[in-house]
Formats: sequence, C-alpha cells, structure tokens
Amino acid sequence: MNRIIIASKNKGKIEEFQKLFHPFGLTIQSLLDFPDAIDVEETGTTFYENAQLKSEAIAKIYNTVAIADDSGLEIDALDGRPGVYSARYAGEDKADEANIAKVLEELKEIPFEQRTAHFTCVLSISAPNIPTRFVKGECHGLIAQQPTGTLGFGYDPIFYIPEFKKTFAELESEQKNKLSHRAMAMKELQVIWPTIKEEFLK
Ligand SMILES: O=c1nc[nH]c2c1ncn2[C@H]1C[C@H](O)[C@@H](COP(=O)(O)OP(=O)(O)OP(=O)(O)O)O1
Ligand SMILES: [Mg+2]
Repeated sequence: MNRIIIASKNKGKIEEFQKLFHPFGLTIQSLLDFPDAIDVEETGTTFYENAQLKSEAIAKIYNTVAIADDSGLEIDALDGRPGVYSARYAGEDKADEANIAKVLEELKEIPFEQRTAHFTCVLSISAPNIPTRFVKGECHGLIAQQPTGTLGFGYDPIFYIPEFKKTFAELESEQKNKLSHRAMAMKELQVIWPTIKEEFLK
C-alpha cells in the first residue's frame, strides 16, 4: 500500500506536504479528501502529544499510514508563546489575522533585535498496531513589526528570515520548503524512511 494520509485540514500545510513528499513517490491524501473526517481534539500540552493524537486517530479510522504535523511559533520575549496554542491564540475560530494582530500587540514595546523566535514542527507517523515514530524540525527568525507578503499561511507574514531579508510570506514555496521547520522535519523523515518503510507500508 503506497498511500499516506496527512492527518491535517490545514490547506497551507497540505500544499507544502504535496511538494515535500514528492521525492518519496507516494500517493498523498489529506483530510480535505475526506469531507466527513473528524476533528481530532488537540488536548495535549506538547507538539509531540498533539501530533500523536492526530496521526493515531486517523491511522485507526482509515486503517492506513497517517502522518500528522503539529507545529507552532515560539517567541522568546513571550516565554515561548503562542507555542502549542498557535492556531487558537486569539480564539477558537483559528483566524490567522487575529493571531498575528495579538502577537504584534504583545510585542509592540520589544525592539526588533529582541524579537527572536522559531517555528517548531513535529511530525508523527502512525499505522495500526505499530508504535508511532516522531521527527522534529525548527526554523529560526525574527518577528517583523508589521505583516508583509501574501504567500504561505498562518504566521508567515510576520516571520522574518534575516538571511533573505524577507518574511516567509515573501518567499516562493520552493524557497520556504528548503529552510522551514517543516522542511527540516521532512529531512529527518527522509533519513529514517528507508528503515521504517517496510514496517509501515506492508
Ligand atoms: O509554516 C508555517 N507558517 C506559518 N504559520 C505556521 C506554520 N506552521 C505552523 N504555523 C502555525 C499555523 C497555526 O496557527 C499553528 C499550527 O497549528 P496546528 O494545530 O499544528 O495546525 P492546524 O490546526 O492549523 O491544522 P491541523 O491540526 O489540522 O494540521 O502554527
Ligand atoms: Mg490543529
């Protein structure tokens, strides 16, 4: 069986995964292909716990290999917030603009050079009756003073990469997919994939 379900309903993430999984030569589906898919409650307190909840639930329901991504933005001046609560930071409706506005408000007194932050991405891979495996990636940058750029999703318009003098929302997906937290986690997955492939795709 060469199909994997990405246990996510986030269109931005799913578009990135379609490209990032290209070298794996697998058929990639997501929960957007299953309109009746449940919303797995993210009751964990770590990226690992929430990723595991999502991938194990979906692997069981669809009797297949499922990969979940739990990710978020950790800002040093905010003691790591919004962290695992990134999606719901400004409320349960998970609105990107409101989340960005809340972060910018909280950082308004903080000078640019002290606005250091990183994205974290934990991927979990699950299949029925197999212990879940995890990989993690990080990407470091600064929180911009105002949103810039229209590409990407989530907090991309305020995540500034000094090396490129651009926010994630100003980078083409090919560039973001070379350096993002998701790309770093996928690199690690690619390393372990040959050793776990037989077990997961039997
Ligand atoms: O590359 C990124 N660029 C910008 N923002 C990002 C990125 N990666 C994660 N993020 C933000 C979006 C969301 O506010 C939170 C993830 O929350 P998280 O629960 O993992 O995802 P989600 O609820 O949007 O979709 P789902 O759980 O169905 O995969 O971090
Ligand atoms: Mg979520």
